[in-house]
Amino acid sequence: MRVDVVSIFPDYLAPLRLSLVGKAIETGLIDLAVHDLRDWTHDRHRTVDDTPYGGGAGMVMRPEPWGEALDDLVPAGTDARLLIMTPSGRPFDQRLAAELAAEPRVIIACGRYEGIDARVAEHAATRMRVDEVSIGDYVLNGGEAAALVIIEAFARLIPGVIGNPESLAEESHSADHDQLLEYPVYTKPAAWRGLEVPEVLLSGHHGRITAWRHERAVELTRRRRPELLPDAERTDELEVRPAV
Ligand SMILES: COc1ccc(Cn2ccc3ccc(-c4cc(N)[nH]n4)cc32)cc1
Repeated sequence: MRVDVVSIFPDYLAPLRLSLVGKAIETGLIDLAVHDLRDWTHDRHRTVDDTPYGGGAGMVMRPEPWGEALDDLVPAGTDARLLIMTPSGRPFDQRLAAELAAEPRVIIACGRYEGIDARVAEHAATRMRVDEVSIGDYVLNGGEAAALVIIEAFARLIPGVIGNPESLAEESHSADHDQLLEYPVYTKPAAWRGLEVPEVLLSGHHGRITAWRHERAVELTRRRRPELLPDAERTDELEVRPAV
């Protein structure tokens, strides 16, 4: 998979060269290219922003550099998917991560200032699939942190990136885990600062362990994210529970 990221702060994407995503890049599972948007400016000051039509605070990113960047990165006839980071985008979730993991080419536009001129998305959509994407209901200063999150989330789903694909199946929000949150995990020592590992996990009884883990996942999901509960697990009675 080829991933292109365009930003005025390309160094912000340096962490992608670390850890699992970095290994996937080294082994060629992912071909990552990070570009400086200013390479598509032509004035002495390498200007990427201008004042907003209609007034208002802040500056807006000019369409011309973005248009030229996308012309170069996505030649006519290329099958590519453009993701534009924005606080007003569709919520990013595991389903979209799985879709992106199957794409041959993804281009991620990281804006700054008050965002990118709306015509960039409009024009790009005439020749590629465009998604304006948010990573949550909070406001960042630009799209780079969102790009790091999204790339990590879909890269780990690419076959060969994660050593043990079985671990993907049991994770929170994974489709095969019917949207339950992940159960609590423990490792050695069995006793730590007076806190014991739940006995069942030391029993070696796999049936009981599986049942206990499912119960904990349902309990956690009911408490923290009831909207994710499958119908079969919903109970309406009010239950007093610890706030943990
Ligand atoms: C109109 O209101 C604003 C518009 C833009 C901004 C700053 N900014 C500029 C580009 C950009 C790209 C993504 C994001 C972002 C994404 C999520 N989930 N939160 N924030 C923020 C971004 C602040 C406020």
